Amino acid sequence: MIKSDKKNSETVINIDNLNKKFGTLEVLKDVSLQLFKGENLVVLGKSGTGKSVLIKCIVRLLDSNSGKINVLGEEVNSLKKHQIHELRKKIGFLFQGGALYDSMTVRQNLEFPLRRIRADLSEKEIDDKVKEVLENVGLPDAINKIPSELSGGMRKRISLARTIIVDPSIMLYDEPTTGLDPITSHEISMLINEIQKKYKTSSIIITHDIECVRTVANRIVMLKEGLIYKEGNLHDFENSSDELIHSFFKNQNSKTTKNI
Ligand SMILES: Nc1ncnc2c1ncn2[C@@H]1O[C@H](COP(=O)(O)OP(=O)(O)OP(=O)(O)O)[C@@H](O)[C@H]1O
Repeated sequence: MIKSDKKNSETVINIDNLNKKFGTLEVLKDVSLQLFKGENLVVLGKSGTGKSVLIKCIVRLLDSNSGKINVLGEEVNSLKKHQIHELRKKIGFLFQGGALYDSMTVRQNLEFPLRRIRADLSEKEIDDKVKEVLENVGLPDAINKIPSELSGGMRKRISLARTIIVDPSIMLYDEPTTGLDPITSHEISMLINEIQKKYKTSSIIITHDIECVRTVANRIVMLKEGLIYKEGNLHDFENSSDELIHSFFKNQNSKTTKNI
């Protein structure tokens, strides 16, 4: 895991006073936060506190009501549709339901985004890239399989391979280990760190899985009712006497705090 050094780091995402409402429901209230180049930032918080809405606003899958979101130097809220499309090419999402195409082989699933985004590549370069990412997620032999022949953990790895194949500089992970057993969850967390190192990604990881937090977090932000409640490193959170934070971290062996 790479240590983040905030003072000397440049930001790749800069959010200023972000507000997001649905009708009268205020989901995000004046949220300001930064993602520094090369770091893994974990976003924690109880269910329904606005974590997914936050990352959807970052990529303009949702429009915010007010505030500024700067991603890789671009003011997201003032971009035109085609500019957002260009920006999204630099951002990899691993969303909860990030399903693979069932009727396609792993190779075809991986080639699909690459052909769409990198029309300049030759067939040989595409083939090399598919093999490289499969190697990097530890599944070189899965190339000709179809998703139904793979386990949940393997499918997650292939989803991750499909995301990194286009070399994103920012990764957004929404609950990457949900639904996986503890061993597979740990493997996915380790993979997040390997991707951070190999692809030099800067990542936001939303998770309820405290083991995942312990493995990947360079820095943690906790949201509560749409506000930033606490920001710090793993040590700050593990040693906090705050009741809410303590309730997330108290049970060393519990895999998930989803229902607290
Ligand atoms: N498109 C939408 N339309 C209306 N309300 C929405 C929409 N998306 C999210 N919400 C509401 O915004 C609030 C925050 O949702 P969000 O998905 O960000 O929570 P979360 O913190 O990611 O929760 P979880 O940990 O359970 O995934 C919830 O009350 C949710 O119902």
